[in-house]
Amino acid sequence: MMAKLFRAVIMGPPGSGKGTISERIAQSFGLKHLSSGDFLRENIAANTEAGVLAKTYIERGLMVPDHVMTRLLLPRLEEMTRHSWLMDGFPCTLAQAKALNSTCDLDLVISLNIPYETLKDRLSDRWIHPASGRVYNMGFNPPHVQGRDDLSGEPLIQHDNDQPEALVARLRHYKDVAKPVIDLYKSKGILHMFSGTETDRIWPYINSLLSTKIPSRPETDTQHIPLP
Ligand SMILES: Nc1ncnc2c1ncn2[C@H]1C[C@H](O)[C@@H](COP(=O)(O)OP(=O)(O)OP(=O)(O)O)O1
Ligand SMILES: Nc1nc2c(ncn2[C@@H]2O[C@H](COP(=O)(O)OP(=O)(O)O)[C@@H](O)[C@H]2O)c(=O)[nH]1
Repeated sequence: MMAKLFRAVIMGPPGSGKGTISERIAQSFGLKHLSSGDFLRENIAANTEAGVLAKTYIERGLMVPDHVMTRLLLPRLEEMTRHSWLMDGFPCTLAQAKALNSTCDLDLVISLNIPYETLKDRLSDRWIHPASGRVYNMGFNPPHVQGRDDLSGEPLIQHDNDQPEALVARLRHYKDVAKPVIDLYKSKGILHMFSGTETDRIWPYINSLLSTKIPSRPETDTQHIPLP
């Protein structure tokens, strides 16, 4: 008999560690890590209709409109009938959350609550490999070769909107749009909030929560595990 699929969402302000923690969850529990930013980059690279449209917003540092996001992501999630997944970066508005709700029942929502000073420090030191979305931090997880992506060797870049001047507005925006989404998931009883300044200290709590819900992957089987 097929094991029940597990579907989770991770939320948090820019720099809260969604991408970093999602990778750890994917590695430890075999969930597929889905990222709205990666979906958008793939669509932009493939010149799809939604990708072309999304690019006009992203280039201006704007959020992509809800109807574009849902048109892009929901069909992909509906296709994932054999994989457990963790979604990072979607939903980020109430309209997106309601649309997701009509497509699937989430098992769990992780919300990261990280102080502003910490976000500011992390993001001003965040380096990104634009083609893949891989993320580095010069103190926390530096690349093997300074300024170069570990896998491709291509140059890393910094985003202007990761700098402190842009961050205040981004955080304010996050708080405004995320609050009703958090309230919705709280009312459904699936929200789990984690607070702190270091990913390595938050991770054991997330790990133990997930261990009560999904079996860990065996140590030896880290490559191509057939997902439940
Ligand atoms: N759910 C969404 N709704 C609307 N726009 C989105 C959504 N997810 C991503 N975007 C847009 C806005 C982002 O500037 C762009 C790239 O997303 P992403 O790779 O998550 O980077 P980011 O740097 O803005 O997020 P973060 O700092 O939280 O990691 O795509
Ligand atoms: N110093 C430090 N940096 C961290 C920590 N956790 C994540 N980072 C870095 O902070 C930045 C933001 O993390 P990321 O996972 O991209 O967050 P996201 O924007 O929520 O997806 C990246 O450069 C990470 O490498 C931490 O505990 N300490």
